[in-house]
Amino acid sequence: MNQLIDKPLSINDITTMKRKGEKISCLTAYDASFAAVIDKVGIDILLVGDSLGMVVQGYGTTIPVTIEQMVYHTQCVSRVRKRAYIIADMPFMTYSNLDDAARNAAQLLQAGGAHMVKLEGARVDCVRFLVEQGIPVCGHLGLLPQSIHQLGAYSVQGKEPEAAQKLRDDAQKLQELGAGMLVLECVPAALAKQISAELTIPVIGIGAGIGCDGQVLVLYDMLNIGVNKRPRFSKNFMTGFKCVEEAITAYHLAVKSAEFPGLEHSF
Ligand SMILES: Nc1nc(=O)c2c([nH]1)NC[C@@H]1CN(c3ccc(C(=O)N[C@@H](CCC(=O)O)C(=O)O)cc3)CN21
Ligand SMILES: CC(C)C(=O)C(=O)O
Ligand SMILES: [Mg+2]
Repeated sequence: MNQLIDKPLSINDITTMKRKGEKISCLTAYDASFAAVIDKVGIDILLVGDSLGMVVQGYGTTIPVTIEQMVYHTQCVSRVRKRAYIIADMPFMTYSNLDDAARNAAQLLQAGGAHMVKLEGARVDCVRFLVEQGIPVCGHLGLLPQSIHQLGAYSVQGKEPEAAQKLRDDAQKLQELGAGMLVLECVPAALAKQISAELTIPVIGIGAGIGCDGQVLVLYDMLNIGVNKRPRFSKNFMTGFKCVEEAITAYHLAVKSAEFPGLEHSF
């Protein structure tokens, strides 16, 4: 692992990890200092998540986050990254039509330095269009935080058989349209495992159990410094460690060895 640490990872490297059964590690990052530590430890993917609206800006949802802010934070991260693959979230209402989606995704790649953009929901036309333009896209299904005021609560999704089937169909559709990766958030572990097995693209889970190809957590949750209560599926990795780098290393190793997430972090 260590001798490769400075070689930049491509989407092919990440997909190869899935094919070979090597778990993929991912953490959110919003600034240069944390990004440098995460990158140094060997985490595979840096996600510049719109969760920054909650953990950095102090809002109760991700909805207020703007594209300018996402570009700024993505720049902070991409300037120092040496190895990890960088995914940046498209914020709320920045992909509600095809022109906006293309322009805003281009901002994240060109000005921000991201390698891939992530957008929430089965946005079929949007994903197809972005992929046609040569923009790498990560899907995001299950709990969609940008739809919190429709959902009513940050709760587990896909529990009913119909909802589970729709998630499987949507995941398949996103892969067919050319999405290069998929995030599954807060879905039953058995369903996430099934979807991960059905797809060839890497599936990264958060609150989605051990059966996914990789795991992502919000950095501040695993460092136990969130302003909001840590979600049940997350884990305090500072326990037993004196510094951030050790805690992030512990997370990285726990993901790679499939020790995390345990049943107590799954639905
Ligand atoms: N700090 C932070 N961590 C996250 O994981 C996260 C964010 N922010 N912001 C964007 C979304 C929102 N997410 C969340 C936020 C809260 C819960 C949560 O509190 N869940 C409760 C159960 C709630 C219910 O069932 O009604 C839990 O106890 O885990 C889950 C996912 C995941 N993402
Ligand atoms: C929780 C992850 C998947 C995310 O979208 C974010 O950090 O914004
Ligand atoms: Mg997000």
